[in-house]
Amino acid sequence: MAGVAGRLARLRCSGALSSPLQVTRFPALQLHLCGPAMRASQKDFENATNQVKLLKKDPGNEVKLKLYALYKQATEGPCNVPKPGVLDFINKAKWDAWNALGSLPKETARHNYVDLVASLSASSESSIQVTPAADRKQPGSDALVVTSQDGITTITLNRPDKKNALTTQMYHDIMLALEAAGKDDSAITVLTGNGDYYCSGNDLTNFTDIPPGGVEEKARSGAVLLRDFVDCFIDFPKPLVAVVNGPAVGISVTILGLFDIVYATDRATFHTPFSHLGQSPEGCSSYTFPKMMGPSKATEMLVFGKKLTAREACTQGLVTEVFPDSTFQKEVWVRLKAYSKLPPNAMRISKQVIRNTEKEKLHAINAEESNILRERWLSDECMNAVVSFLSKKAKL
Ligand SMILES: CCCCCCCCCCC/C=C/C(=O)SCCNC(=O)CCNC(=O)[C@H](O)C(C)(C)COP(=O)(O)OP(=O)(O)OC[C@H]1O[C@@H](n2cnc3c(N)ncnc32)[C@H](O)[C@@H]1OP(=O)(O)O
Repeated sequence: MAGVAGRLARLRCSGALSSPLQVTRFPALQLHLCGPAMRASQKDFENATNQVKLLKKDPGNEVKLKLYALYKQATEGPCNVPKPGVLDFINKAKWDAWNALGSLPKETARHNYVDLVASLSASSESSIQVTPAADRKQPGSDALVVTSQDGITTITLNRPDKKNALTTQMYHDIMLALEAAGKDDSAITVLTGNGDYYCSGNDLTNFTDIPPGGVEEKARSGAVLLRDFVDCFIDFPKPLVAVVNGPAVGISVTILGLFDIVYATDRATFHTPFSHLGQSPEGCSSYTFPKMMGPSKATEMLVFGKKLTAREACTQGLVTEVFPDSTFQKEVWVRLKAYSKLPPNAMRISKQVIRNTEKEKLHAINAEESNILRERWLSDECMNAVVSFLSKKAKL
């Protein structure tokens, strides 16, 4: 356990991975950046750390390292933490950048940080997304877009540059979006992805944001989040449709067993590499997959990580219908618009008649899978896989 905690601690590098180094988009924040000639106040500095999160364009690793070093110097002073090992590439690069600032005074570092952020903001001014609060469908981030039209509420995963990997915030936002969609006046609800991927599953950087309670606390809260997330799909009251616009990985595949319809482009693949990641099945797939495809086909996917083509997934019952990529969007939306005109109450009640008998069982399976995963996340097998991915040594 100490080894696992140590490796995670190194990954975090004193909170570095959850520090303003991560360039993610957030709803607009007020900014008061100081000009280059003025000294930066603490308030300017705080605003600048928020501004970094608003940059739409990734400023590149070199600038991110500079920002990191200045941030650490401004908040903690000169680098006096142990140098990470040579194989710990990411943290070593950060340590080097911080250490290179020597004894630069905190105030100067703060000032330089604010200046650097101001120059980055000026060069990407148009990239800041200002979303009026009243128009926001759910709080937290623009990594999820919710629209309602023609009787269809569509929840779109919108992190195409990260293959729509699910951050912790996105799990929460999807739950909120589903809760709202379950109550709105749309007839059906769709989950889809923006870009070339449907979703690459859990964002593996979720493992790096360790709370003061340590990795055990992280695993515990992760298991609660997972259980709550999957429960929302089990309980969703209306017809739920997945429009799988590209490859799907991990949890985005397993929860498909809880959807009512799954339409896929012929470019989509379905991959659940849990053993490779030292993990185990979730999303009720330990029950839904063997039920729909038989235990041995389910084992090939869930235990051996066999990646299915869209057509194979259709043969196995995971996908309802496959469409040529060139006509996918057009054909699917024409179909869904027609379905959305059917009487909504009849559709909702029919769905419930089909699904309700299994609900209690699914909740119990979800709770059990989440518990088992909590243990898995603390294993060396899982940690090694996550570290390998984050240090760019491994990909699926
Ligand atoms: C204790 C912690 C609990 C946390 C919260 C728990 C909540 C519930 C969790 C439920 C359990 C879920 C399990 C799963 O979903 S397992 C599946 C996890 N997914 C993966 O392992 C996929 C990893 N990604 C890849 O292997 C490749 O990126 C991929 C094959 C998907 C695409 O390869 P390609 O070469 O086409 O593209 P890139 O690799 O260059 O990707 C572009 C950028 O996107 C980043 N990326 C992609 N996927 C992920 C991901 N899943 N997590 C984090 N980042 C991801 C990739 O790093 C690239 O980023 P950069 O451009 O910055 O390099």
